[in-house]
Amino acid sequence: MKICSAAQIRELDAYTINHEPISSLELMERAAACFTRWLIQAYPDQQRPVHIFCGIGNNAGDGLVAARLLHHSGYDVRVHTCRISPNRSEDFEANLKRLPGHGAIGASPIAEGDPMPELPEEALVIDALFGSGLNRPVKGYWGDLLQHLNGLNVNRVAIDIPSGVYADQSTTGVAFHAHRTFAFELPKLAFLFPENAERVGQWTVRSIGLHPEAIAQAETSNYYLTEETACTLLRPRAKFSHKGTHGHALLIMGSYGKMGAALLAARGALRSGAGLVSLHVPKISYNIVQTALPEAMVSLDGHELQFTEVPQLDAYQAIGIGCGLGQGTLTQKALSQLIALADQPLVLDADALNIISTQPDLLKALPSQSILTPHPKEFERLFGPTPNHFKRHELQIRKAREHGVIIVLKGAHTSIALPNGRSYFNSTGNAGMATGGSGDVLAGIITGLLAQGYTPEAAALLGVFLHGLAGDCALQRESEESLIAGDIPDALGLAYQQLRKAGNRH
Ligand SMILES: NC(=O)C1=CN([C@@H]2O[C@H](COP(=O)(O)OP(=O)(O)OC[C@H]3O[C@@H](n4cnc5c(N)ncnc54)[C@H](O)[C@@H]3O)[C@@H](O)[C@H]2O)[C@@H](O)CC1
Ligand SMILES: [K+]
Repeated sequence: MKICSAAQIRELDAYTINHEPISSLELMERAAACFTRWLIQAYPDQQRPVHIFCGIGNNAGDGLVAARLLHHSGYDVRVHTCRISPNRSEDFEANLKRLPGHGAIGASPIAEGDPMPELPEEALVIDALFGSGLNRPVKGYWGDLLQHLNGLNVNRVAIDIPSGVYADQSTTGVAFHAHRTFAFELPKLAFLFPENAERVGQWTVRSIGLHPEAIAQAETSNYYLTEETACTLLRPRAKFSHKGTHGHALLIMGSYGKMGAALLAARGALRSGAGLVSLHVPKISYNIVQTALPEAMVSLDGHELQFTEVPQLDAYQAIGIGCGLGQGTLTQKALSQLIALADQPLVLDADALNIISTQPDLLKALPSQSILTPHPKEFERLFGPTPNHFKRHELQIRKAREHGVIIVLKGAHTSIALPNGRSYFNSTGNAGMATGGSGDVLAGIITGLLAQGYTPEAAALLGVFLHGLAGDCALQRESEESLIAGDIPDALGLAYQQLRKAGNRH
């Protein structure tokens, strides 16, 4: 699914109006009806008073349509029209006239300087002050109003985007804090970054029937990775295959005291479907690996405690390195040797990334299409600080291009930047996965997919998607609190099943 800028969304609206064709008033009706249907399902209690705060543009127009439709569905609705400026949009004016009269819908105009509105505690507040037309930070009285609404013990819902939040750049002014946001047609970039989590809340996106041709033509480098795309990446497993067909993954991971990370990664690789998985570990870990993971093979380092020797690499289709590796001097040397020797793309995580961040030349020497899987701190160590998540995302794309690598930046919506400048935000996963070892499992899954012959791009995208989906499937038995990293490989089977089913559907 594409992620478009606010300017592009305006173009999509205009194209739809001209080519469907449909009047902009009708399109507003369709969009707001879509919102209202969703709202009625989400908040079925008609006794709860609904307070809709409208600005002056088309977002406010949506608010007015929703007011009318909710009223007709039996809700007790009050509209607060905010006189932000006299320049109200045409469709806003038209819908103001369409509001049922005779006090059927209470209407309270608000002008700058008015006392802040008092609302009942159980109220449902709908924010239609500003939408994607926001062109400057919200300040002054209207900022105070948003802050007032944020401070009330009410349910807050935003139409299209919370007021004050920019769709495609970092928000600087005051913004509405929605518990839920309902967006039209496509997700906004702003929804995907932690800095907006409190503003956007739980978000939903639904099609309002914008013209498919316009969406297909829109040029963007940002995508939202959904089941529909992920299932097309999944390949069938041939009936007459054997373990040799599905590749041999090598994981160079673990050091004295940090073997858990290596084992979790290996379980990820095994459950991802790799034919064979070998763990290269220091001598002291031999018994641990053989006991804990009978399915894995062991490649022993000459050192007792840490990684110091690059094994023969020819036998392996994919190599993952870094989880629990440590950063000792000998390990640093061995990592540089590995980078120099490897022909195949590498999957680099944790300490491998930490070592690279102290030796930037290593980054330049990586085999092309290698996959780096930093968490935000590791990303910052590698590429430096950024003032906000939008800038960090731009940096991620730039670095992936510059070094010809894939950068998987882990987070609630893990983003995957490809060497061609595209980036994908993941749609699966949950807060239960924010727990130690979850990233090690991901490194293992991606290495396991690479070993099976998936392209680095497909391995990164599918790996991230399946990892999140497995975390979601694990919630069938666990809670977000109780979920631990080891549950993720155990639920990979359910994730594969679900994705295959989706593949048959789409
Ligand atoms: N036909 C269409 O174009 C459709 C538009 N839709 C809705 O329209 C919205 C976009 O509408 P608009 O482009 O009218 O934009 P808005 O509804 O966001 O309003 C923009 C107006 O607010 C003013 N403004 C912006 N930032 C301000 C600030 N910080 N302080 C004070 N005034 C400010 C602008 O000058 C402009 O007059 C979407 O978010 C969506 O809700 C939907 O109805 C779908 C169809
Ligand atoms: K809004």
